[in-house]
Amino acid sequence: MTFPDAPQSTAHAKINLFLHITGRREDGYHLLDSLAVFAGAADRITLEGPADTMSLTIDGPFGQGLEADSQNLVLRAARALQTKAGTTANGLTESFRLKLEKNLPVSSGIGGGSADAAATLRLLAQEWDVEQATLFPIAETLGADVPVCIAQRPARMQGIGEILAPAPILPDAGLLLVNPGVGVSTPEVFQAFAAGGGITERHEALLPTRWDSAAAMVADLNATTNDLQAPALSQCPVIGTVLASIASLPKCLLARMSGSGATCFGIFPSPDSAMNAARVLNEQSARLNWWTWAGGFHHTGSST
Ligand SMILES: C[C@](O)(CO)[C@H](O)COP(=O)(O)OP(=O)(O)OC[C@H]1O[C@@H](n2ccc(N)nc2=O)[C@H](O)[C@@H]1O
Ligand SMILES: Nc1ncnc2c1ncn2[C@@H]1O[C@H](COP(=O)(O)OP(=O)(O)OP(=O)(O)O)[C@@H](O)[C@H]1O
Repeated sequence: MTFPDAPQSTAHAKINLFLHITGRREDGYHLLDSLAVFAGAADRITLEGPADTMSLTIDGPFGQGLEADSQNLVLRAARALQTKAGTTANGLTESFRLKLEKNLPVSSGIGGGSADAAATLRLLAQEWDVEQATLFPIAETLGADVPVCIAQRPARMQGIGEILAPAPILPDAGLLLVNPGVGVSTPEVFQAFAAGGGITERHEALLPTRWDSAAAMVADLNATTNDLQAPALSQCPVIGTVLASIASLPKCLLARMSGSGATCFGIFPSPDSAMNAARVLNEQSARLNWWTWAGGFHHTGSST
């Protein structure tokens, strides 16, 4: 049986507008201070129909090379919630055929796997009538980026990513994402950071309650960095080429790497100017086969 109007959820790309590493826990995880926002670019998860056990198929431009096995974050999230929801009074935990449309590059610093896990939790929570608050403890067990992807709204991330606070209201800025087609391993970049001298002492970034323009946002972001950018560059030098290419585009206000890379983003005055810059970049770099996406933020306000 296939659902006539199959329930769907979009899993938006997470961008770290800045990422400061502030400490290290005893278990080796790094403490962060980061401003996470979401782009219009997204994967899509669909509940195609009921099944005897949870199963997954994958399609979309980045589907190849990603296994639909038990380690896929979609199935890990589904099983984790099924275990939890099965212990509630309702116990309505039937299994489903899930489909992942993979539009976001894998291992690319924009949290695609985390967004997929969070979208799966949201979809199944709706099916099984599970409260949103139940999802956070499960999200934390699936990955450091999964909690922020539950609401997929701008948030200040602290701790290892599980402490979420309101972010400034974002302007209607333009965003360009560029990935050079090289996967970067998050643990290896954190290791390279630690090996390269580690934490810089600095004042905590002070952010306003809102930014009224892309220029005002960039003025504040210029006082911040992505501490993982230099270690990622040492592992994946093409990131330097991507950053220089973005910075040279018309009207670009800021070029920076997201997360542990290799995806880099550009901030532009408006979504239209970002789309124009993408056209210029795609003409310049057509032979390089880079993935690009341009548009605006998914949500401009925090959920709290
Ligand atoms: C770089 C960021 O994307 C910024 O938002 C996240 O901190 C990474 O989030 P993630 O990919 O969901 O990370 P996880 O899958 O939980 O962790 C992958 C590996 O990265 C390292 N890791 C991750 C997060 C963190 N705060 N400190 C770390 O040192 C650890 O070695 C961990 O084993
Ligand atoms: N549904 C999924 N989508 C993407 N990656 C997945 C998925 N399930 C499992 N993975 C695995 O998770 C790892 C990280 O993939 P992901 O695309 O989330 O990386 P990322 O964008 O660098 O994440 P982050 O920004 O959170 O560090 C890869 O090794 C990948 O094989």
